[in-house]
Amino acid sequence: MPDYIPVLVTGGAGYVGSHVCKALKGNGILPITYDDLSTGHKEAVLWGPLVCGDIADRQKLESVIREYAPVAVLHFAARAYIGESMGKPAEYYRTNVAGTLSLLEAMEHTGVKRIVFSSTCATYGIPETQPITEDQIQKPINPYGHTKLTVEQMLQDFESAYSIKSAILRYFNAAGADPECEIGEDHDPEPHLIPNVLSAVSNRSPVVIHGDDYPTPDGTCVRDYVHVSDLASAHVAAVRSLLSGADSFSCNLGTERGVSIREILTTVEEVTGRSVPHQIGPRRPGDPATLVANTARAKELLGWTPCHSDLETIIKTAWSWHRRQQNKCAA
Ligand SMILES: NC(=O)c1ccc[n+]([C@@H]2O[C@H](COP(=O)([O-])OP(=O)(O)OC[C@H]3O[C@@H](n4cnc5c(N)ncnc54)[C@H](O)[C@@H]3O)[C@@H](O)[C@H]2O)c1
Ligand SMILES: O=c1ccn([C@@H]2O[C@H](COP(=O)(O)OP(=O)(O)O[C@H]3O[C@H](CO)[C@H](O)[C@H](O)[C@H]3O)[C@@H](O)[C@H]2O)c(=O)[nH]1
Repeated sequence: MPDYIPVLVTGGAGYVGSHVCKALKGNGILPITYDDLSTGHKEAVLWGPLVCGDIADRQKLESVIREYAPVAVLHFAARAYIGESMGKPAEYYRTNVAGTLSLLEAMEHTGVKRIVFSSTCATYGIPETQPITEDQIQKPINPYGHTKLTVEQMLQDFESAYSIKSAILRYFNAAGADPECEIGEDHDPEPHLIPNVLSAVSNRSPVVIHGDDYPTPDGTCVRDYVHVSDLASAHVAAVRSLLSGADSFSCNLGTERGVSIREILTTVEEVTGRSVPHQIGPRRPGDPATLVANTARAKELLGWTPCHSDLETIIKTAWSWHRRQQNKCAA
């Protein structure tokens, strides 16, 4: 039985967090999931213990840290829907900013000095140039992006005052599912494009495209879709880097390839062999037209290159997971 290094994973029952837990366990690191199960699932916690709790509960966090003695924290727990954040900013500031403050205070009180933080390309707002490099101005255009940028600032201040080192990972659009189909994306309601397109294929009810009058080649929004298992390997590299004494850093995680909503529909039709019922709706407030990553820094600092992120693999793995969930419901 190998000796696993313990880490605390807030939000480990969620979509990205659960895939990262699987990769951590495969690399000799034991994930202790701390999650309130508000959007996550206990069935997705398969690679270490689950403690149910809210990140706002600092005392509970401190007692979990004392019990398991994690050497680092990977912090996924957040509210993460751009559209929802426009109408409910208080919930976003409460969880993403106040909740993270409670976590950082718990780390400071218990002496945990390293954190990997899930940030986002939404912190860049409407970038002046594409692909986006990390040193571009960060000027979010929605409350979700504001809360994530605020945490990035908090992390700098906590490093100056308390020597807590951080790896800030700004992911672009997480997509796809575990290639072994053990876990995948499962939100209710589901805000994300690819699962909604797959539901449209199987339910024969149209997916709504949020606007086709953007300044992009086909008028629909362009995003950089990165496979969730590639995000997972980047997290393993990031935590290892901090544990081996690296300085704090921030980096983009994407593929450098922009894909429009219409291109997603075409690839889904190719992979599933079925048409996608769809209709054009109004723009979704808070959406920039195009977001594509420059990933040179992740390659240089983490030696990271995505290897599951071609669009076909993303859609195939998401489709396998979608069908597995459907079969479970039907059984
Ligand atoms: N999915 C993406 O494309 C994407 C892109 C960029 C950044 N991110 C960031 O990655 C992280 C994970 O995103 P996801 O897509 O897996 O979302 P998710 O909703 O699937 O996972 C979030 C997890 O955090 C838990 N959680 C929420 N509030 C909590 C609280 N107060 N206390 C304890 N646990 C709480 C939820 O139950 C869930 O398990 C988020 O921080 C998100 O902002 C996601
Ligand atoms: O049913 C849908 C769902 C989405 N979209 C559109 O498809 C694009 C992608 O939308 P997603 O909701 O899949 O992803 P986002 O780009 O809005 O958001 C994701 O990436 C963000 C960074 O931009 C955040 O970090 C966020 O957590 C993460 O969900 C957007 O133009 C959106 O308006 C549709 O047209 N129809």
